Amino acid sequence: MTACCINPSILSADFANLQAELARIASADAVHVDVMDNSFVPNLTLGLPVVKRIQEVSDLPLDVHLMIDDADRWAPGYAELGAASVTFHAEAAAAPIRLARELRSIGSKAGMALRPATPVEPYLDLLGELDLLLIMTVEPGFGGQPFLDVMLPKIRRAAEAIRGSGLPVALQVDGGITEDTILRAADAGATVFVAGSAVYGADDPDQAVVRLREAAQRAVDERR
Ligand SMILES: O=C(CO)[C@H](O)[C@H](O)COP(=O)(O)O
Ligand SMILES: [Fe+2]
Repeated sequence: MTACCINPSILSADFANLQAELARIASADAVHVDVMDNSFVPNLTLGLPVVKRIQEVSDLPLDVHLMIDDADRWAPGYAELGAASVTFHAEAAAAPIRLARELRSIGSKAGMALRPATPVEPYLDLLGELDLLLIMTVEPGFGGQPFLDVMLPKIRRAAEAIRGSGLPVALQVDGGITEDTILRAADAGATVFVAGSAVYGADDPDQAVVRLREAAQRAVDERR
């Protein structure tokens, strides 16, 4: 049985009260931290010193999503501070295999993300180097954007390739995940769901996490 994971994105949380915001998502599987550099994406969020403090105060594992250039240089620092997984963009890494190996050798899971227009096929040979493949379901850079349904065939192809490989690679989707769109993403084969506005925009973020997980699990169970 595939267990569905819900990783709320603190991009939609109150940045002035991050510790308190973490306490509002106790049922989450991990906390998704969006690092943006105003170069790879047209937005700027936070970097190593702030993520280090989040790691120190968080009871949840950190799922770091790096939307930054020169991932080869910066990503290992996030593994060193103790992040459970570090996901770099394929488009921003000069040597993705070397980088994934470095992340794993430090003790973090290695994730690789693909922008919506980046095809998955050229990267399927790298599955053995990865613990997580992230298919972006919005253009990276901002929360609150609508889910791109045109990504569903890509999610399906990635899920089939992962199943065929027999490798324990998690298939993550990020962007526009709601109680509605999570059904389609889960049906297509995603197993880890990032949700920012659907969680932190809810009156009770923890209840939103529970409901998203139930919806995803229902879709996975129905697919079988
Ligand atoms: O990586 C991201 C944006 O680039 C965020 O993780 C994502 O957008 C989450 O926010 P929402 O659920 O509101 O779309
Ligand atoms: Fe993200």
